Amino acid sequence: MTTFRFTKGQATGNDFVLVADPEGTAPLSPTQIAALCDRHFGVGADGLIRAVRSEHLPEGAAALAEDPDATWFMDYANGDGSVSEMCGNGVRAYVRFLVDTGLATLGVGETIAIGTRAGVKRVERSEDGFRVDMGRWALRGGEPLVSAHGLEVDRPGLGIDVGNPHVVVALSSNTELEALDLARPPVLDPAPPAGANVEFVVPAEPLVSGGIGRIRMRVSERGVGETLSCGTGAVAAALAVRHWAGAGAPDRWRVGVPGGVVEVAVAGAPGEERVTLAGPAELVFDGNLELPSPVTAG
Ligand SMILES: N[C@@H](CCC[C@H](N)C(=O)O)C(=O)O
Repeated sequence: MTTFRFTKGQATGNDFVLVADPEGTAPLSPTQIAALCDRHFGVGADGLIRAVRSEHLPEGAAALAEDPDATWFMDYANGDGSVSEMCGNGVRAYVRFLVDTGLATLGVGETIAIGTRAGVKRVERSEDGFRVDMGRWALRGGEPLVSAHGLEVDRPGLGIDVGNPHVVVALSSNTELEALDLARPPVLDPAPPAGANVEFVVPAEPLVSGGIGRIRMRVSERGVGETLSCGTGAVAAALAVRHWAGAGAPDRWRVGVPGGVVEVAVAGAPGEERVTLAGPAELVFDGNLELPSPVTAG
């Protein structure tokens, strides 16, 4: 048996198992990650985050080359054990974990650089949460057709890469959003080679209030299924609606998800715009769990 010390964290209801492995000596296999994230036989979570010093991971070397301040790396895996490049809610929970466990210090208004497989992300601590500089994004052409249970007619989706892949689908009403059955994952045609997270989005009424755009979304995450929130998904959804709205669309967006609200903001000169994600993140509990098989490289 192998005993794991873990912490459970959440960010707008997107929940994570967090494990400290500063020296990078305890990699987890996909099977072990899936066991830890299992909601019946394990801790239960949408994803697992291993806190490793960048110097101890091959991907960490790239992060340090990009920014020598990125001494901590977020080794992120989905609940099924598959690896993802980036997690917008997870990186906030990760910084909360580093700070609350004393692995890093970060005062309100200060910024920490975190290595991820989607590059280095700078995370600023605010009074009530964290703001992540998600960097640049890319619209993907092709508009895959999306079918989902509860959706009467297949819809075209807009592919957006925000470090990880997303497809955003516009729905016409809250009724349509609520009728979705995401217990089974949506099907994309053509299917992106590496899969995608799929966001279904509706405008709030009115769409813009006080200069801030407002949307609601539900998400089916790659490697997980429906979750209460997805930070990168909220960024992709806001960017998609901003794209569809055209010139004059707001740069600030409030994105309502089943687990709360996150804020997305675009700033910078045309052609050099960057996007940020802000929202809360909390630790919930910690404990020990014994897994039957020894740790093996995943
Ligand atoms: N929940 C995350 C995204 C996690 C990774 C995603 N499922 C993927 O496979 O890309 C977020 O908050 O961004």
